[in-house]
Order: sequence, then structure tokens, then C-alpha cells
Amino acid sequence: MPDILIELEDVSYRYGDETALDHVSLQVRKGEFWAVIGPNGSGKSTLIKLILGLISPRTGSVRLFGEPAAMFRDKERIGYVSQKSNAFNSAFPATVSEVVRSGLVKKTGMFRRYPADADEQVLKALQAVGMEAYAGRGIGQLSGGQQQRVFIARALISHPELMILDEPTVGIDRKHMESFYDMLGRLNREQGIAILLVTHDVDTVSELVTHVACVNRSIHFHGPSEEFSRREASIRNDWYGHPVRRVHHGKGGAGE
Ligand SMILES: Nc1ncnc2c1ncn2[C@@H]1O[C@H](COP(=O)(O)OP(=O)(O)OP(=O)(O)O)[C@@H](O)[C@H]1O
Repeated sequence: MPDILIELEDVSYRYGDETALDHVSLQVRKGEFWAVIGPNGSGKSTLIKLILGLISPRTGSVRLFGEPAAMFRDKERIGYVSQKSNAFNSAFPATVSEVVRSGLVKKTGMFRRYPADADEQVLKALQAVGMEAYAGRGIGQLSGGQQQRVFIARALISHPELMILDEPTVGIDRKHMESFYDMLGRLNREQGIAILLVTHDVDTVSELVTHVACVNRSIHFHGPSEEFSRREASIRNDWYGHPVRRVHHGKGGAGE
């Protein structure tokens, strides 16, 4: 089915004797915004590595845009931002524009020239994440949240149909985290980019995303976010193995 971007079918994965994922099935379709949530060590990063084809399942299959993930070569269709992206120190010798422009390498190849409109593409990608005013700044001189926006811009420059983000808000304070999530919501709604977001911030994202998957070795729930909200208490008890209290935070706002 052409609408399915990610398809895991009965996937299991073990590190040595330890089962990290057990009989997991999941489908992500065009235009959907998924939050993948789960406690520490529940298999979320393993799930992402399987989707990106970095590891292969022991049993079951993983398909990306209809192709086996391990064979998938059309990398520009996917933008990936990891939790470690925001690790530049203040002396790192690259500007924000240069970092975003480097995202074109996926399209142009390492030794080919950048396209004539590369500057315009950089500007558009920076505008999409609200960072155009910082184009000439050193990447290491930005806050963690600002750096993550720049990495999103670098991923956006190849016009991906799917963005995969592995805990992109680690180390970002709540106010900036909320504006970061609002930006992701806009990319999803306005540009139709499907998003798979691994996060611990269930309460912040559950009203933003269209779908939720709760992972704890197996998938304890996957479905529309409204259904998740309706059945939240019982889902959480089953998924964490003990009752979990929901904490409400006030909405922040403002940009980075
Ligand atoms: N390279 C590895 N070798 C051995 N065991 C691993 C390896 N990577 C992960 N594991 C184990 O597999 C399980 C799932 O790990 P994974 O990193 O997928 O969890 P996670 O949900 O992403 O955790 P966190 O929220 O803490 O980042 C954990 O018990 C972990 O110890």
C-alpha cells in the first residue's frame, strides 16, 4: 500500500540473551505524527535502529516506503535527528548556514557541486524552523534547543516525506521544548511531513500528535491519540506495570 511509510511486522530483536523487542507490529502512514513513548530501556532506540536499517530483526520484517529497511537507499526521503545532535561546543568552526547546507550532500553527493539555489534552500529551511535570524552565527554559540532546530532544518533541506526524531529535546527546558514541539506540529500540518518522535514527554505531546505507540519490549498500545487520552490510565498501568499519575504543566510559548 503506497500510503504506508514504515511497516514493522511481528518484529523481535535480541542483544545476546536480552530481548529488547518482542513481536512488535506497527504501521506509520503518510501525514501521521506518531509519538513513541516508553520507560528507559524499553526498546525505543532499538526500534529506531531497526527502522533506519542499522540493525536487522531476528524475526519479522521492517519495510520503509514498501522496501526492506536494510535495502532502502533513498535516504533523502527520510530526515533523522538524534538526541545527540546538540553536542557542539562553542568553538565548533561552522556557521548555522553551513550546517544546514551540509544536508544537501545527501542529494548532491560528497564531491558534486551544491545547486545554484543552495542559499535560497538554506534560507527556506531555516525559516521553516524559525532560525533565519541566526544564519551567520557559529553553531556552537546556540542553545541546545536552537541547535536542534538547526538540525531539523538540515534534515528538511532534502524535502523528506518522513522525519524520525529520537528524543530531540533532551537537555532543553520546558518552555523551549513546548515551542520546539509546536514547530514540529506545524511541519506536520503545513508541509504534510510524517513524523515519528521518540519522547518521554507524554503529557506535552499527547495533544499534538495524531498517534501514540507505547513501547515496553512489546507494544502495549498503538493507535490514535484521542483513544490514548481516553484510555490513558489503564494503558499506563499495563504498560509501566504500575499506576502512573499524570502531571499537568502550564503552556509556555515564545520562541528559542
Ligand atoms: N548495544 C547494546 N548491547 C546490549 N544491550 C543493549 C544494547 N543497546 C540496548 N541494549 C539493551 O536493550 C534494551 C533496550 O534498549 P534501548 O536503548 O532500545 O531502550 P530505550 O527505550 O531507547 O531507552 P532510553 O529511554 O533509556 O533511551 C535495554 O535493556 C538495553 O540495556
